[in-house]
Amino acid sequence: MSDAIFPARVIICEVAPRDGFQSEDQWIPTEQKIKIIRALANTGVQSIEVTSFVHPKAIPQLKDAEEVVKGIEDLTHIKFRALVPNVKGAQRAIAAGIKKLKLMLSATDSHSLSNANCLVEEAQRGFEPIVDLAQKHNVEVGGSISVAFGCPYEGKVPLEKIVTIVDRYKKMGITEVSLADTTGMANPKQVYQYLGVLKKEFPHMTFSMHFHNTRGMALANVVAALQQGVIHFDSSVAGLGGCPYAPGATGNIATEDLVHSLEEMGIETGIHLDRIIDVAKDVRNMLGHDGGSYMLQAGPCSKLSPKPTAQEKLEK
Ligand SMILES: CC(C)(COP(=O)([O-])OP(=O)([O-])OC[C@H]1O[C@@H](n2cnc3c(N)ncnc32)[C@H](O)[C@@H]1OP(=O)([O-])[O-])[C@@H](O)C(=O)NCCC(=O)NCCSC(=O)C[C@@](C)(O)CC(=O)[O-]
Repeated sequence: MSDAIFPARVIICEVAPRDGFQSEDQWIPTEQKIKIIRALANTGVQSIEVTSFVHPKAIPQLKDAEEVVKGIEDLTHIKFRALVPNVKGAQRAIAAGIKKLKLMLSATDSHSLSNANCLVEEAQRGFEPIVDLAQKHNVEVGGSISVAFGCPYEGKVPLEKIVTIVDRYKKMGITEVSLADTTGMANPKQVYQYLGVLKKEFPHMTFSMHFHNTRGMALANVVAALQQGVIHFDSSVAGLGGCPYAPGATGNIATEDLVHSLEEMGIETGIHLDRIIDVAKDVRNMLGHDGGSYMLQAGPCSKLSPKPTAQEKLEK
């Protein structure tokens, strides 16, 4: 395979503090969340999805969104993003100092009703005032589409549906859309085909990919997206993640696995592998589990340093 089909570098957004923590039943103290975000900010990652401004009853774990953002406001070298479902969420996020909002939307009514208590069309109507509000405050807005490839309630999601949603985003002036495989139903051929059409229909739209590794296909899907020239990916340290409103949802592709794979392919991420593995270990120690991480299990495949000989030990 020629190198020409792969980009030279990619941009990763770390999503564990939002997507990962949101499914944890055990309360994670605010200062622990801040500590992990600060450690992530020291790995070379450029962008972190730090929390969401949703209803605290819907996601009790993230009810401290404002305090978390306050605890990291000095980290100006990182772009912090937050997920918002509606105007109220956007107002809270902007008041807290967030400079990039990610709109929460599903491709199907079934998932939308479960996740956001409204139909897709209703959710979209609510985005226009958010875009206006964000413009007034000089805040960026990106779109997202959950269950973009497959829905646990409705099965395979037709490409036409995604084209229609992206078009609506475009008409709102949005230039970046995250395509999410919420429950790991996408396959590489489908990802390649969907992106081929989307990139042709919307040549000025930036697509970012948010793959869950529920069925072990996340990395293969990343490769398919790379082959379509996509350079924006979400991932989650220690492989945490999952949507509490999508049955069967499990963790995102682990950031350390993604960084390792890309760097092995000679694709730059800017993230220090050793540092992100250390954060993954800290997260696992803090929670008592990880969400599935090959790096935590097997470590990098680069050569290990040989054990020192008896003579070398004596000389030390
Ligand atoms: C969307 C709602 C709010 C609708 O919930 P609702 O009950 O229909 O809201 P409402 O508009 O009828 O308002 C009811 C009350 O909630 C309040 N309220 C309303 N909005 C907010 C807000 N933002 N923050 C705080 N409070 C809020 C509002 O002020 C009101 O308060 P009251 O007047 O009764 O005192 C709710 O269903 C919700 O919060 N859902 C979020 C669910 C969620 O976070 N899911 C996980 C994230 S999505 C995901 O993980 C997928 C993703 C992004 O990772 C990509 C992928 O993999 O697919």
